[in-house]
Amino acid sequence: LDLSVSWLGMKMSSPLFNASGVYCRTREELELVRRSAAGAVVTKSCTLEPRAGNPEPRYRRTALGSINSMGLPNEGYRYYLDYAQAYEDAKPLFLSVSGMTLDDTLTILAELAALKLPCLPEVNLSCPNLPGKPQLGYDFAASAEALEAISRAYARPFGVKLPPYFDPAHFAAMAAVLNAFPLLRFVTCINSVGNGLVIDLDSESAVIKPKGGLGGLGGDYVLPTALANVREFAVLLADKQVIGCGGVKSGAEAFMHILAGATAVQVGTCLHEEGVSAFDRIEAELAAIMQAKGYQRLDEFRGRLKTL
Ligand SMILES: CC(C)(C)CCc1c(C(=O)O)[nH]c(=O)[nH]c1=O
Repeated sequence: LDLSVSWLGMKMSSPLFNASGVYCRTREELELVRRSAAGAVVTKSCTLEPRAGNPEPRYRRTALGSINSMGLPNEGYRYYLDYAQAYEDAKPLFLSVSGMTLDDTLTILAELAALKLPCLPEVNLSCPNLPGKPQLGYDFAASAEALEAISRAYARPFGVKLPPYFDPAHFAAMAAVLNAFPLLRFVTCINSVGNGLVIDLDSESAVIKPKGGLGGLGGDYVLPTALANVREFAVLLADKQVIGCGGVKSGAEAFMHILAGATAVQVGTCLHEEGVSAFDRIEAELAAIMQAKGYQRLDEFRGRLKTL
C-alpha cells in the first residue's frame, strides 16, 4: 500500500498532519509532530508580536468534539521563522500566518519571502477584519483585496485556511475570488465552525471564559460541514489543491475527506486529545480500509465521491 502524497514539489510519506493551532505553538510541540508519523508540520498562526491569548478556560473537549476561543496565543512570527530556518527535515513545513491587520500579514510574508525558505505559508482567513466586520473569509471583497496584496507582496506560492461556508452562493462567490489568484496553490477547508456555545447543565454555565462562552467548534460537530467544503472547493477551484480539516478521528473520516477531494488531511481536536500517536493509529486505520476496498494508492479514490 502506498499512502504517500506528492504535491507542489513536496512529498509526504503520510497524508496526515496537524491542524494549525494544535501541537504547534512551541518548538517542543512542533518537534513532537515532526518526529511523529505525521506527513508534514504546520505552525500555530502567528502574529507580528507574541500574544498570550485569551483568559482560560479557553479550550474544552466535549462528547462531540471541542470548543475553543484561544485568542491567537503564539510566540510571534520571528520565533516560527527561526524554527523554519533551522528546519532540515524532508517533511514539508507550513507556516500559518494570521496578522492582526493585513499590513502585519504582509510584513510577515515579506520577511518569509526574503528568507527563501522551502516552507509554504497557510494564510489564516479567519484572521480579524476591521472592527464590526465579519472575519476576513466572510467578507469576499476584503478577501480579494487581501489576496491581491499578498500575491503582490509575497509573489510566491501560498495557501489559505478557509472558514466553513454554508450556502451555495458563498461557495461560488469565494471560489470566484480564489480562482483569480494563480499563486494561491492550496486551500485548507475548514477552520473551526465559529461562535458555537457549549453549556454545562450542572453549573448552568458556559464552559469557556472568553466571549461569553462563544468559541469555534471542532470534532464530530463539524465533519459533514468540513466534507461539504472540501468537495465544493475541490470541484469549484481550478488547478488548486484542497487540504481537508475537520472531524478526522479515525481512518474512516480521513478516507471520506480524500474521497471528497482532499489531497492531504489535517487532524485537530483528535490530535489535541490523543497526542501524536493519533497519526500512527489513523494511518493504520486508513490503510486497513484501503486494503479492504482493494485500493493501493490514494489517487485511486481521491475525489471519486459518488452521488445518488
Ligand atoms: C479566531 C482567531 C483568534 C481570529 C484566529 C485564530 C484561531 C483560533 C484561536 O486562536 O482562537 N482558534 C481557531 O479554532 N481557529 C483560528 O483560526
